[in-house]
Amino acid sequence: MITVTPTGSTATRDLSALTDAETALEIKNLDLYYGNKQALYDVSMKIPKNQVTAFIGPSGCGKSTLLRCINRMNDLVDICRIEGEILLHGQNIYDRKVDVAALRRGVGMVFQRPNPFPKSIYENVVYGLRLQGIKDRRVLDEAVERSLRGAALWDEVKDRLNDNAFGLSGGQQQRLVIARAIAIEPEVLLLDEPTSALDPISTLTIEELINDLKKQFTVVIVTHNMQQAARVSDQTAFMYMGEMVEYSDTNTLFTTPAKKKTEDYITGRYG
Ligand SMILES: Nc1ncnc2c1ncn2[C@@H]1O[C@H](COP(=O)(O)OP(=O)(O)OP(=O)(O)O)[C@@H](O)[C@H]1O
Repeated sequence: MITVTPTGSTATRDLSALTDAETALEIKNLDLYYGNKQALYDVSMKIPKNQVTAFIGPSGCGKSTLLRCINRMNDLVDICRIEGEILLHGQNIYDRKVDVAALRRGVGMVFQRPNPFPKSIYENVVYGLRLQGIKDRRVLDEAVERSLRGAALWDEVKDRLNDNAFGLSGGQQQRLVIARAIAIEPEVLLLDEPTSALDPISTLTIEELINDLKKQFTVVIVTHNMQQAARVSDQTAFMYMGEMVEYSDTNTLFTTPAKKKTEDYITGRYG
């Protein structure tokens, strides 16, 4: 049996009753198909602003698929078809009028394996800003310091900003990738198993960082690790075979789950 000690907020809230001002994103009746195979079934949820929301569930349940819907990464998969809506500022991100590049500037993503570019630490951080045409050295320097501080990496790299990013450890590379993502000041940060390739110490550093990031960003994290969800998230969604079985504040989900399937999962009966 897996013991989980949740540290999130203690209040039980009705997440479907969040006001527009409290909501960063609203997913409405989302169905997703890869070819003929349905991978998400009628998913609806409101994701609160400036909080950490975790998606948990067994392998293949659709966590990453759902996360990738939030910045339209699934557009890159030819056989993928989506029905339903995801509202950001009340606008459906799947609307034909939406500029996908602009959407992805507002909804950044960090993947499982650190993927810095083969460039200096400095150039990795300013990559998105340069794409936006920003050239002013002072603006770039400030963004580098702010982002690296925001990603809890500044003190470790401030004296070697021109060194190649590949010289950093895996944990440092992942924080660099987070710095690169936050440099362009997105509203939402999607983290897809951000620590699964890291050692325990780097994992802890990233978990502490996630806690800080929510002051500025709305964070959505996919994790295999229930203890991690309990440690870092304010609310947790449990998914099973493409359905969102239960979504509530993290304490409630881990201590008094409403559904038998959730209870079976968090007590280690399957997964
Ligand atoms: N590009 C794709 N093409 C076809 N099927 C896919 C694709 N990506 C995911 N799937 C299928 O969709 C389902 C959900 O996969 P997804 O990767 O979202 O699950 P997950 O919960 O994130 O799993 P894991 O924890 O193992 O990463 C699985 O059955 C998977 O095989």
